[in-house]
Amino acid sequence: MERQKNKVIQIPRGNIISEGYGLGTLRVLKRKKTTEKQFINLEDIKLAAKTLSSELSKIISDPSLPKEVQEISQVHQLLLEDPFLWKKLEDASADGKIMIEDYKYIRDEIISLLLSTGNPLIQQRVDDIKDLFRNLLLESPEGLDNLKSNVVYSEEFFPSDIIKLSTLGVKALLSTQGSHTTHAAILARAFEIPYIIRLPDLSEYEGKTVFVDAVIGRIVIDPDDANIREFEKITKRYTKEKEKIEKYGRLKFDDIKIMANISVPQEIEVAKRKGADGIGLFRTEFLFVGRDNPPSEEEQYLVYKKALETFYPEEVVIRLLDIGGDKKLEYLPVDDEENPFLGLRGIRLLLKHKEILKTQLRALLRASPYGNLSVLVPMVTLPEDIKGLLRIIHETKEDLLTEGRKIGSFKLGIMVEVPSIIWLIDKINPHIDFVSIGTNDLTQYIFAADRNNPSVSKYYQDEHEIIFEIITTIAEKARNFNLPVSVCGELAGKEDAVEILLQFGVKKFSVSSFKVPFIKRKIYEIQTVKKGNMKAKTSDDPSLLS
Ligand SMILES: C=C(OP(=O)(O)O)C(=O)O
Repeated sequence: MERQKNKVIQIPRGNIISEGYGLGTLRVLKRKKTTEKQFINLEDIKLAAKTLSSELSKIISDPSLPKEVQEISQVHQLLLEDPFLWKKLEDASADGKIMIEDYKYIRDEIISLLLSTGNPLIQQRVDDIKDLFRNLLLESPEGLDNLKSNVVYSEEFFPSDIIKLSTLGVKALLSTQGSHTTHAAILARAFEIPYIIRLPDLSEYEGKTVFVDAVIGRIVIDPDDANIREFEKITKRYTKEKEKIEKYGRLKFDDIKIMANISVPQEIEVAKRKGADGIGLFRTEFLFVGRDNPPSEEEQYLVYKKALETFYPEEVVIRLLDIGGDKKLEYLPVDDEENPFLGLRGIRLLLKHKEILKTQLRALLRASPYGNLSVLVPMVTLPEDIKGLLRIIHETKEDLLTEGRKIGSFKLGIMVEVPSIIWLIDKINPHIDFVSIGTNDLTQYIFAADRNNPSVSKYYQDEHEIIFEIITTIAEKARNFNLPVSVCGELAGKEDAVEILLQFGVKKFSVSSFKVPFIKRKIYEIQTVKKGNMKAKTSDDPSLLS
């Protein structure tokens, strides 16, 4: 029987954390509310820790789970076994009971202590610590059966929630809080559960049917029957298409590389799984944000080494810290600027804060023997920027060699994002080995339109013909100097743009990890058409993809 035509409820769009579609009943994640109690028994906390620890051990030793899940569970187990935590809890207890207030105080104290340890895995993981304390308070989600195969809303998701929800076949996740770089976000992507954040409180819609479109970031509450049939069709088409497309990640082309843009260490594995031919842009600023002090040389070294080893012999392009503009660091204050995007950004800032630059260079040079390293310099505007950097690289090398450290070889390249470079490339050429065109910033500087300001978005046109013209000019100049060129802005992830860029001689593209198979499919199709083999153009050609 046809349901009545409903009035579809419109909700403002949110931010996509993990792509996909989901249709189901909206359920709100409920948590046990022990915080309303005044005390908690130390014995109960110990029991919760024991149960949690054995759950984590099972996860860590389960080879069928994504690697990211095991890594994050290991962090949780380390935190759980920390004697400091248990001493604090023992000290705070009287007659085996701890006041909730004291318990929260200890949590906050540990959070600030961990933030000052200098260990990036811990510093960036305040959500893990909150998660752990929540679990020890027995505030873990309840009524999980109710969530099975449904769409789940929570004000905020924690990593352990995602691990639990992944076993329930949930259709999608919706939340008000969250960000792209939390462990919860990484896990949602690893489990491929569609996830949208920055939505209003959806509790009032509990029990209603909801369609989640985490491809454009919208949700539709209470769709009518015709809508549902349409959504089911879209979802089926998407799933079928995705299954076929994933196989394209395995393709390797003789002369074209589809590399990945990554921001956090956990994305190294995701990029590898999606078939990236190396890392084309490692945005290292995400190692520096959301903490009280910069990551140490050792921490950075371990992350860079992991990226290089994972992709060896493929190239890994690591961009020097690109802070300034819209990305700020509390511990690196910059005087108030009227136009931060035209101010102290990227290499301009690094040359003023040599201690930060030197630490990053030391970490990179020490990691260089472990793979095929390329170092990318952001916001280069004048040849002097590169000359200044080269002096510091030279000093850093000397220091490391004097200390008896091993250094491998590496390439040095610049981001083409400030327009002056279009005309200065011949002057910079003697000092560099490659260029990477960052179309996101290049577009904002060419059109004088802030990439984050919706009121000028009509001027921000990264597919405008003049952007292609500039790329052609750069590609031609670079070819004359034998400088390899890649494109690493959002434009590189647009299939039609890639087709045009290939004609201009661009052979290297760096795109979000999930786009790697899509772009490889596009190139495969272009190449098969070129060869005149129209039959092989079909996307499920098994001969090429086996
Ligand atoms: C890739 C780019 O850099 P980001 O988006 O990190 O500023 C770009 O500007 O195109």
